[in-house]
Amino acid sequence: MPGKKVCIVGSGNWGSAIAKIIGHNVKASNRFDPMVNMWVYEEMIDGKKLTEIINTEHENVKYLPGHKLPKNVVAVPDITEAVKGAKILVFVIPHQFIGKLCDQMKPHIAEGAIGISLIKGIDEGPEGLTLISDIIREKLQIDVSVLMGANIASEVADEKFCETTIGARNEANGHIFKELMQTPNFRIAVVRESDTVELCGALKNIVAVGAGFCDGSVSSTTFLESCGVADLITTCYGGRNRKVAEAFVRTSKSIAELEAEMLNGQKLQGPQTSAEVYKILKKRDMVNKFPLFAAVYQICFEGRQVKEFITCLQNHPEHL
Ligand SMILES: NC(=O)c1ccc[n+]([C@@H]2O[C@H](COP(=O)([O-])OP(=O)(O)OC[C@H]3O[C@@H](n4cnc5c(N)ncnc54)[C@H](O)[C@@H]3O)[C@@H](O)[C@H]2O)c1
Ligand SMILES: O=P(O)(O)OC[C@H](O)CO
Repeated sequence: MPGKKVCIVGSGNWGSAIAKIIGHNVKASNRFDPMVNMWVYEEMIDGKKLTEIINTEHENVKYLPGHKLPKNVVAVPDITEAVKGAKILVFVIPHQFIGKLCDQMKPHIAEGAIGISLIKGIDEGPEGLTLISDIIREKLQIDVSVLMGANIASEVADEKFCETTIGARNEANGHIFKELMQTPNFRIAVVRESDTVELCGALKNIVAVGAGFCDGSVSSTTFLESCGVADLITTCYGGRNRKVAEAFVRTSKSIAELEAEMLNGQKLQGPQTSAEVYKILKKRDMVNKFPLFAAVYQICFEGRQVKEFITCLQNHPEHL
């Protein structure tokens, strides 16, 4: 039986780091087709198409400079072309672009395809919060797992040791993704609580913004996986969300200006996730119960002073 074709949907900082791993791993297993498609949002770099640069120099010079990608990773600018025949879809784009992209992919999804989302973010749905994996499930009608962890793309590309968590409703699929992405220095645990894993990945981005400025039916053990507390600490010390938030305090520039200036096209997920969560909290009259999330949003978008940040903790409902 031929191996399953893999398509990586996205090619930013994390997308390129994971492409480096996937490109190597598919060659070592007959479960997968040895050629991998990587969908690239096309852009011009010094008069040359980014896809052409990747396919000739085997390096994503804009989003992961200094790292060679395996030659079997082929950059494809057309999403319909990229997903053709792919049985394994790895979603790794900033969350704000997922809906539109799924709509473009929908008519071209191979029968029996499965997906995994590496995207940290949430969306606002008619009934409150919508997970990014739910958007993919609903639009494409495929099984979707998630992968979230304490993983800074450049460190993973440098082959520094770190762990990560796959949340898979279908455990067998979770193990296929583990085979696709695990390496000696990128260790993967598979758990069933996919939604908890994904929420950890999304909400830590808001806390990371806060760090720059200065419950229920789920099993709490999931928070002890890489996607939980470990990712929170990692992102608060070393991530882009905290770096930009720190610069926000030191300059009088807006988050949008700083993102454009400091990240060379990379996208922050924390401020936007704080706005999405704030809208949901407001609709449900729950803003007071989440003072940290609310304060991050208000500082990012409503002109609230950073020096008032600590007030949000002083006024935490548990202390009143
Ligand atoms: N970078 C990390 O260290 C890291 C680690 C773990 C998880 N993540 C998560 O991975 C996801 C993707 O992040 P990333 O770091 O790979 O991306 P990135 O922020 O480095 O890059 C932005 C990407 O978005 C693309 N893009 C720009 N405009 C677009 C459009 N209109 N439509 C579609 N794509 C467009 C760009 O071409 C680029 O590939 C995010 O949810 C992020 O939170 C990132
Ligand atoms: O650089 P950040 O803040 O987007 O965080 C990157 C990763 O999510 C950390 O695990």
